[in-house]
Amino acid sequence: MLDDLNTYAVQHQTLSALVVGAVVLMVAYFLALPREHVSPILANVPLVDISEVKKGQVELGGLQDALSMNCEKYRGQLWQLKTRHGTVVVLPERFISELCYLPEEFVSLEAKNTDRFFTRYTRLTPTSIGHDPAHLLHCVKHDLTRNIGSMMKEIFEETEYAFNSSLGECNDWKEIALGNVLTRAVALVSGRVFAGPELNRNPDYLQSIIDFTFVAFKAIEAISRYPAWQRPVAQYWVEEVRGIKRSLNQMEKILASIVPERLRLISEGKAPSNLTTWHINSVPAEKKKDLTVHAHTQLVVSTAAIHNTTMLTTHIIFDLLARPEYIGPIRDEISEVLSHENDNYLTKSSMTKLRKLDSFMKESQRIHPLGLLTFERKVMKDITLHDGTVLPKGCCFAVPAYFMAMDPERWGNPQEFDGNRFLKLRGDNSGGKYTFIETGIGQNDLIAFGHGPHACPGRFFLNNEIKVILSYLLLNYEMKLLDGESRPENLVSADGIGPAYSKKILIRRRR
Ligand code: HEM
Repeated sequence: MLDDLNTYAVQHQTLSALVVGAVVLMVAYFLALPREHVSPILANVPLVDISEVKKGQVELGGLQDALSMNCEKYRGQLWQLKTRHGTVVVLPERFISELCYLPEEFVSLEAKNTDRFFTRYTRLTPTSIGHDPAHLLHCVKHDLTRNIGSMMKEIFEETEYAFNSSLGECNDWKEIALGNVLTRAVALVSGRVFAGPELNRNPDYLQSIIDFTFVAFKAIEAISRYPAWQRPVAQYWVEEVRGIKRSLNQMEKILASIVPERLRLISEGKAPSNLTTWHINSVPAEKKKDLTVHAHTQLVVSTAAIHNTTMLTTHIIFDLLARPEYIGPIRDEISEVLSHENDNYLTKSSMTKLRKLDSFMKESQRIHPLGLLTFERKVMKDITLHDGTVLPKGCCFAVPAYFMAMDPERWGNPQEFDGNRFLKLRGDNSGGKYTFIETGIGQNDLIAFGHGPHACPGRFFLNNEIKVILSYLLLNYEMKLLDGESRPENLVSADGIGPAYSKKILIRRRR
């Protein structure tokens, strides 16, 4: 009997110790959890909550409708939009000019990206791997932009290779999934500029930058579906987040032989001009051999370049095929400009002469912007705006770019697709006003590339890249929508308006 009691007491004590231990561990886990940022909700500012809208509904236009309806309802005022990704204060454009030049300690794009892209888990910003974003920015803003002119031949050669190798002879009409063909072409062209000819056609490198582009966006979506307290552990089983880590490791392996060789060439003054060289030159001495930071930069810049450029080019081609009356005049313009070149490719200075193409591209972007919101920032210190409105520390704000681009008060006939709209606005003006790369907040301006010092620095490059790709396709191929089909419906998601990426079109070599 005593033995039984003793056994029971020992078992009871063991069980109690286990329960107490488990509770202590759980409390310790919750205390140790990294605190995720939650945007404050502003008092007395209307709040529209679409965070509970089911995924399918949002993708069918819930976000787009919520923005259009409420921007109209609260015209000229602030209002707040709560989505699954957090709460954002939607600002009328009259506040942009006073906000866009505020220093990073007041408003930050990097901090917004950190929260919005869950970079603690996805590693999609340089800061998330302890790397200063200034180096990547310097490479894109200065080195890439400065070198576009000298890289036009390479951009053309790679475009030619990309389409010849993926389309083959193509003498008869052939069905292609436009988005897939363009992704590979854009990856090859960007890769040529970012990594050079010794790497960009290497199947491992090419696959790695393409895979990363897709997995990065899926990882943000996948991790956002877990409650904040589960994310620190969920990151280890969410396949897309694991995919990001795999791609980073693979890119490190690919660069393992390239970086030491590049350091040698740099020391001998013989290094080729591309992102690998620029980034090595830009980082401090202790990071020059750091494969992780170089691999990360290659992948992050490639993602910005491949995803957005492919989506935008797909939109433009769908618009051209839906309005074939524009194709002839644009094709004639390209032939005319090319006829004044010494070689068979367009140079940077010729690009400015493609005014019809430029106008068509901008109109396509006006009607199908990739982002419904732009100029997104996180407030780092309380800010008082000119009319006394206070944006408290921690809140995020954005400007409704799509609403502005479709606002009858700004455009008169916003629903009408007019490929020559910006051509007419430009008139004989030879300046940059109303060109594809221009950003602005006045009447007939677009802010699809953001605005101010953080406006997309990649747009100078992509402007040339897209024009080379479109010129090549228009001069060498005929394209049309499948019989009886009209422009494929867009896919609206939390990130913006994407084209029906895998829709097929018909293509054949021009006779
Ligand atoms: C269709 C293509 C693209 C679109 C629509 C686009 C759009 C944008 C937008 C809206 C921003 C934020 C600007 C702001 O909030 O003021 C941005 C920033 C940025 N983009 Fe792009 N982008 C595109 C392609 C590219 C490419 C090809 C590159 C690189 C080669 C690139 C690199 C960047 C970088 C580095 C930033 C951050 C700038 C900063 O922090 O100051 N983008 N882009």
